[in-house]
Amino acid sequence: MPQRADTLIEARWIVPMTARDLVLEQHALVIQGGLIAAICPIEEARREWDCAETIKLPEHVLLPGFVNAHTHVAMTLFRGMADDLPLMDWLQNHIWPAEQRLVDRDFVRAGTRLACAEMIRNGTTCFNDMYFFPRETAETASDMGLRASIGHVIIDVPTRYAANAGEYLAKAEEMQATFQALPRISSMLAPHAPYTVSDDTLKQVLALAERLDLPLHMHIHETAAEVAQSVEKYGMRPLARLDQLGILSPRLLAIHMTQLTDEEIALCAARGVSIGHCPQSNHKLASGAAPIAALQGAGVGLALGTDGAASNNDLDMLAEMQSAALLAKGASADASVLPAWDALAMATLGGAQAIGIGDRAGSLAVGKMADCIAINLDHPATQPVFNVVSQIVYAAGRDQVTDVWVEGERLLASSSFTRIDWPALRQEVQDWRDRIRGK
Ligand SMILES: CSC[C@H]1O[C@@H](n2cnc3c(O)ncnc32)[C@H](O)[C@@H]1O
Ligand SMILES: [Zn+2]
Repeated sequence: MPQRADTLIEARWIVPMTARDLVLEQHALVIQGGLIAAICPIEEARREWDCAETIKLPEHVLLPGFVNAHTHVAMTLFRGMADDLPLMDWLQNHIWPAEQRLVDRDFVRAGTRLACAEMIRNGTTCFNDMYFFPRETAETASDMGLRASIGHVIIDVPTRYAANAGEYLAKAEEMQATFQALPRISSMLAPHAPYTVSDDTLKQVLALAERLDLPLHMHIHETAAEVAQSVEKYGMRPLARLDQLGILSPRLLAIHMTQLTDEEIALCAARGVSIGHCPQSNHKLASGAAPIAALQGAGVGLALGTDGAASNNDLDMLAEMQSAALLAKGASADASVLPAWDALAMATLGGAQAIGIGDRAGSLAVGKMADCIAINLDHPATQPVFNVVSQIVYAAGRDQVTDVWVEGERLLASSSFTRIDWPALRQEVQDWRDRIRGK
């Protein structure tokens, strides 16, 4: 007797990311109650499973959804507002003044809706965010059906969100119950950066993270100027200071890390720190390049992120993988560095592990959540197919993503949104553009 299930997806290829270089041909994935119930040859699945719906993907590859390990999703509303500037000029003279004028609950809801639409369209099923008004980000992401890890921002700068460190921390603690009740949402504490958070505040952040058992998400060693300023102010580099404070641990996802000595790479490995690599943002802001080959060699856990759409300028993980692979090869003058498989691992399982959900997401395995995407390789850009993973990383474009499931729910079906009214959302975003211009 066949077993009953919700959905049968029959695919030309499945790349489950459960074993290196494993590509299954003519296999099916069975979904029951949002979880993966089976992955087996198509004929066997048809015999053994009685599913309410069957989806055929004859020229597609099915793989885990992308996990974007570093975003500021609401900043989609600032996309293209300040380009071609170095980090500190961009932040201090453009982004922070605009945030002080404009960022409120409504801004964050609208920007998050736009980001979720962009991410669903490009195959991202989960993102790890850091921004003001995290409750609004969390509620909106949950409404749109995406999985998200939402950072409670902490910064020693008064903003429209909170007046001081005490208030940022109190809000983080208050919101725990709300976040736990939201489907598909988990949370982190997100101290902004070593140059905006004092020692005293960092001690309180760590104490709260330990008490609530939350991971940490922080921009670290983004530019040479950040490191030089720390040496001048504290007599040590940011990583040494964070280590003295006890911040370096498996709890920490450190974003950027473009400035690292060999000793610091060994320290990250020894402390179990994960790194969120954002190659496009780092290059657009001319911040530097994270030493990916050396970090991989040292066994540091690596994830991939886009950063915000004001410094990237998109949330496209396919493009980010390609950039990561090409830039790592260029930086090390070694074409074997960061092969396609490793770039894809950073964009899927690596990201899920770095945000603490690797046991439930990031790869396609029985019992894990059915967070998966289909990419149609029947396209002039991705033919002929000798190597599926090569096509995904080096050749496919985001418009080739046709289907997206999060916990078994189909959010993109044959390239159309199932939950999003795009004309209405586009109008909302254009109204925001007019308001931003007016101010
Ligand atoms: C306090 S919420 C997050 C804060 O970070 C700013 N931001 C965006 N991108 C970067 C980056 O690459 N480095 C440092 N800070 C960044 C964002 O505008 C918010 O103010
Ligand atoms: Zn960032």
